[in-house]
Amino acid sequence: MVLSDRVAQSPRGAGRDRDDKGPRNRSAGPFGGMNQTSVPFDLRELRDKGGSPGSRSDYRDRDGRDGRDRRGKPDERRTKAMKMQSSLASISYGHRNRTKESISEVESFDQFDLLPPLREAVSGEVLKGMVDIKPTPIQRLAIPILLGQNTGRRSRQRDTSGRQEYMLAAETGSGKTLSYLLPLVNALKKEEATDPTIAEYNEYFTKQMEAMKAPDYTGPREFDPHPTMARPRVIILVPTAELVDQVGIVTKALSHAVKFKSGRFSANVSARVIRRDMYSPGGIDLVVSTPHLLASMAESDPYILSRVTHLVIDEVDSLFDRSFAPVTTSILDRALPTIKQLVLCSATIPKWLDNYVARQFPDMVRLTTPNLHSIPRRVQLGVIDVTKDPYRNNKDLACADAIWSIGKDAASHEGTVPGVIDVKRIMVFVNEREKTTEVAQYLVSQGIDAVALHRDTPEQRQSEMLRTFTMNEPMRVAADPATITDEPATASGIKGRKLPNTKVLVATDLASRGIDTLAVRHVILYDCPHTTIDFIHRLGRAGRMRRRGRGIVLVGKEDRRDIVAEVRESMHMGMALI
Ligand SMILES: Nc1ncnc2c1ncn2[C@@H]1O[C@H](COP(=O)(O)OP(=O)(O)OP(=O)(O)O)[C@@H](O)[C@H]1O
Repeated sequence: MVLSDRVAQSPRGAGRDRDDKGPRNRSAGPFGGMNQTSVPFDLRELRDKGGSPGSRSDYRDRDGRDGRDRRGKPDERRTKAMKMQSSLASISYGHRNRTKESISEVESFDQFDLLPPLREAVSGEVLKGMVDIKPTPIQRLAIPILLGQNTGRRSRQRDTSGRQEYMLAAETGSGKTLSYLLPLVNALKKEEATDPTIAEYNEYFTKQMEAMKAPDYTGPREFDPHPTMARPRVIILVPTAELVDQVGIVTKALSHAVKFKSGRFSANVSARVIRRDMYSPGGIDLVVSTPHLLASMAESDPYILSRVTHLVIDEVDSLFDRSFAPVTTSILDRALPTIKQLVLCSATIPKWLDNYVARQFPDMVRLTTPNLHSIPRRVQLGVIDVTKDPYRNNKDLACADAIWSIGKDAASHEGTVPGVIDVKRIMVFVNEREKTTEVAQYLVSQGIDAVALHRDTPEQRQSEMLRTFTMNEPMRVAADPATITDEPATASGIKGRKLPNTKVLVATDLASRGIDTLAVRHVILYDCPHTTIDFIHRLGRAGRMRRRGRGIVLVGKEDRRDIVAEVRESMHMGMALI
């Protein structure tokens, strides 16, 4: 699990501008030109710009440090331990700066070349209740390119197949789903308007309707099946049933605005409903599915993948990893002959994936945002050393204590209604499945409302548990803040005392991928994540979409303190975890 350091660049140097024939290390930025002896840009110009986008001053920390040592050289020590772990693809800060400059300054979704009802659906159905909606950097970068809008950027195509291939990579909670979904639905509707088989069917349908209205009509009362029956044109693959639901809900909202038929296929959906949707005589346009379910359907009906024009592989590093790869690639191989646009998407691009893509799809265009592989600065990381007093290696106690202080702090900021307090939703991540139940039970013994979620939890139940953490609305309980006292948690438990204003989910990585936990402000890393990739996804459950968040990592005697320190430092400076 090594994150790729060249994710923004296509292989063979293709990602570099064609006219940029200079050496690779020419780029500016703390990691861009390790063997440079002079500052690679005009500092006066930067000062005059007042640290405008694209300047390295954007990467300064709150104390004004910018990742360089006292002599102005890149401070390699800062990320030494993470580099040894060497899992994420790195991007030079020069490239990040250039991307920053190239992202269009689009202020509203109206400025995209989308079908008008689709634009309206964004503020109407999809981002309901939000004011002042602006596209995020990945949306500003990817939507015009995926739409084929003239952006001034090259969009490479394979000469032989005419297929467009894109890799979208942006930080967690940055709106990647809409950045591929809007262009996809737009293309679906546009192609539908020019598809001769669909035009022919529409003509037949109108005629048949008219004929059936005649009083002396004696012919069949059923329609021939639509040409898209069991032949979807758009497929979105995601790793879990929960993500199928999540993306499916957005898709459904869009389908109300611009009419199309969609289906969600996962273990959460009954076989009867899946069959009904796939084989509906009215056809199906777009499918959101886990790879296993779709592959098993394609086993029994190989033609299911015969008309796919657009394929998205979301959380691509999961879907191409060892456990998913055989089944994902079986779908990809079958669909590839007809695919016009292939989109791979993730918040983390490990090195192995970067290399795999470079080999398999050498023409793939990489669309990466300047902050890729960094954790938003709005998320702060606190560290609790559990080897010290009062915990003395008792992580359970440290975890309960951290939750109690969050609860107490929230109670001290009472809401506007007397006797009613906001519920804080907290996620606790552990590395092993068995640990989820163990930790949850302990927390319950400490008066905390905690539940465990792991792979063996039935999928339906997983969705129910996650709902509390994904719903955007505030949650309140009737409670007297005075009952939440300052008394610290103890190893022996707190008899009769309850922390009414917190809800805790103890989970493994199962809940760390893509789940849109908008309600979560606090993430506790009970176990130190094994890789920086896990740090990004787990901490990425808080601080989504410009919200503030707080991570707390419990560091025990076995944990890599150097990595934790570097992650913290990188977060503080707003830099990538590479
Ligand atoms: N332009 C926008 N303005 C405000 N909110 C937005 C915007 N675009 C998307 N959102 C909301 O932001 C949240 C996060 O979006 P999304 O789930 O697509 O993030 P993501 O980048 O895929 O995250 P992850 O990498 O964790 O999967 C969603 O609730 C979505 O509705």
